[in-house]
Amino acid sequence: MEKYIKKACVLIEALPYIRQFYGKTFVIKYGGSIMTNDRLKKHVIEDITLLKYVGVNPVIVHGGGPAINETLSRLNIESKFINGLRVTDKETMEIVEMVLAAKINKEIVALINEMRGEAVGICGKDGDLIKARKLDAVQETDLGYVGLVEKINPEIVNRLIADGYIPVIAPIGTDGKGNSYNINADTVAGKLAVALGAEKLIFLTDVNGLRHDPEDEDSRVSALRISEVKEWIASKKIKGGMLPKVKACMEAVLNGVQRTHMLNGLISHTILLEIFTDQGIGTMILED
Ligand SMILES: Nc1ncnc2c1ncn2[C@@H]1O[C@H](COP(=O)(O)OP(=O)(O)O)[C@@H](O)[C@H]1O
Ligand SMILES: CC(=O)N[C@@H](CCC(=O)OP(=O)(O)O)C(=O)O
Repeated sequence: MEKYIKKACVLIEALPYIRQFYGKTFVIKYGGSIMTNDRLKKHVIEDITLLKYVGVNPVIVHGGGPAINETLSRLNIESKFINGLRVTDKETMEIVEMVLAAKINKEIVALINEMRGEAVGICGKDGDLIKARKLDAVQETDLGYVGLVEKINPEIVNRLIADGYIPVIAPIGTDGKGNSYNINADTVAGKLAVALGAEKLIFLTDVNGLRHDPEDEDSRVSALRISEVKEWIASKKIKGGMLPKVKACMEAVLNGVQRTHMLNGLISHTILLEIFTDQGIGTMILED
């Protein structure tokens, strides 16, 4: 009997959160680093589908860096990153687009639809969602077809939400002149969260949050203010793939997104634990 009461208590614990977030939009960045096995993928998709069925509007922006690396390596093309951004020549761009927009995007859509979540997969070219231009050189290196987001036109996403779909977005932009641009998925998630007026921006990644020492699991902080994030970047405590995430979080909180979370997507049901229980996990970036 006790076992059943405990289960009921867990559901009741979620009630204030369900009430608070009903009708709100959450942008969830699904990182390539946690697309490692079918069980984990299923748990992420279950959480997102459940969010939708309790009245939240989840919007997924996905990455897929490791899958792109794998395909490039099969073709004997080396993967090179500067400040967490992939150097993307014309040939690499074609592969990036193929892997992100055709393969990973449709895999996620299919998984959600298997759970009756009703997803539609698009990339930034669809509905003119992401207008981009070539990013300037970084550390004196030309990154090729890496895009800078000029404008997000969220109309298509708003329409999909209004029609009851979960939008699943691949981070490819266009300059409207026939060129595609590879944009870091974290950056797209941050900008989209602002454009949609999202309540939350959630990063699912492969670490338990921001750490004083990237190698030390026990050095996670539960919250960090913007001024501290800047200090951490300057002192190189935040590096590589974490850089675009914290930058996206800072931009989001400064532009109306209520909360930003970095969660360990390698923990099953991490989204539900963060959103619907009293124990906060991961790291939040807060205004000063
Ligand atoms: N201060 C930090 N705290 C935690 N992780 C960090 C930090 N600085 C750099 N990282 C690195 O950032 C990585 C996450 O970024 P990334 O590999 O791009 O993941 P994703 O594919 O989820 O976007 C972590 O695995 C970790 O190695
Ligand atoms: C410009 C740039 O670096 N684009 C990324 C896009 C995918 C991505 O962001 O994937 P993760 O979130 O899994 O890292 C790339 O080519 O890897």
